[in-house]
Amino acid sequence: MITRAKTLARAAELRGDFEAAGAVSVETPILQPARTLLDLYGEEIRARAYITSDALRGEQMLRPDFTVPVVQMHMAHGAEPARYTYSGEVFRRQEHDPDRANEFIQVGFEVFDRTDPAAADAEVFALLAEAVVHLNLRAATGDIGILMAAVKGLRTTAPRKAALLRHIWRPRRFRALLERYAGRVPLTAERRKLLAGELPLPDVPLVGKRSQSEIDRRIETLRQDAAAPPLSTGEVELLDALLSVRETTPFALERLRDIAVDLPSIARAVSGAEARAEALADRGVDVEDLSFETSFGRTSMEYYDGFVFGFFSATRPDLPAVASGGRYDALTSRLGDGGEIPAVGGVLRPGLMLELEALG
Ligand SMILES: N[C@@H](Cc1c[nH]c[nH+]1)C(=O)O
Repeated sequence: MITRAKTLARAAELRGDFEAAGAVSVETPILQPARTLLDLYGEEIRARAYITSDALRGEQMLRPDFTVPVVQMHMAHGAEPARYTYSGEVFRRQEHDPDRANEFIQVGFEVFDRTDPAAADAEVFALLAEAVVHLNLRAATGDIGILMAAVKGLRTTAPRKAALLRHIWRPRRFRALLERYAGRVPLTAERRKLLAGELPLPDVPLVGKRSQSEIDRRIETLRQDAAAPPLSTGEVELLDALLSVRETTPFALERLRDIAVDLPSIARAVSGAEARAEALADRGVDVEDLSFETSFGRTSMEYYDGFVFGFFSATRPDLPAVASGGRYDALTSRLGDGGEIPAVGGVLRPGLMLELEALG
């Protein structure tokens, strides 16, 4: 039986390993200010946070992860470079699957270091890989930065790019927007009328949450968008090709380099992925066999903007990632009050590790 005591004991051991790898142990409060921090996680976690109110401090949430409070702490008074480790529970409401834990222990490792991002990515990945090596997990990797660079480089309007960037985290919505911007979805008769100003708004009180001026602004945005020229077929095809890259790392890099010839906006991000592959190989990771998927990580923490990875059980694909993490450079400036520093990290779930070990 996997007791909480055993999980905590394993967590302490793993945290000790991370200390031995150069990290300083830190603690963060369990209650976090929800108003200022919740937005940083994105929709998935927003829907799953336990929130309560406090007359003095405003809305508080049970921490859904450690990365955000650790970044906040580092940006407020951390010396750089820094490596931190922590362990403790995080809380996420579950609405559909009663078998998924709503409270579980994480042990993490975070690196704040501006010298060599590729090396820092490799350091985190290799350290976590080593901790789970006996479990024979399947590793998945990706790079949100490549996708972001591709969207930013599209020849289209700024509002369209902003919408696509926002919806990187909702693959279906992203796809639907792309279809619309490519002019592949015909306007409905109703929308055409609305845009032409032909739909007289019914003379009834507004009952929804939006005010009349918000509605007007929205219609104006839709109108401008409908007037913008469609995305070129070539660009949409390149984006499709990019999104479907899913190979072992050397082949994936080759595909990405090919795509970058026609989509030069991703060239820098692709070079970064190449440097990372070298750094991973230097750390003894079997890069030849390591899977790379451009679309990996699109349903996780919305603060990731570079390398992303996860380790999954092949025999228990129903389980969430046993280890996962990624790079979150922009988060440090959002919480940095003028400062910023490249950062990457990851977590282990000792409870899941014990569960898999018990299966033998
Ligand atoms: N905080 C992330 C994992 C992570 C740590 N550092 C970077 N990513 C999570 O809970 O999923």
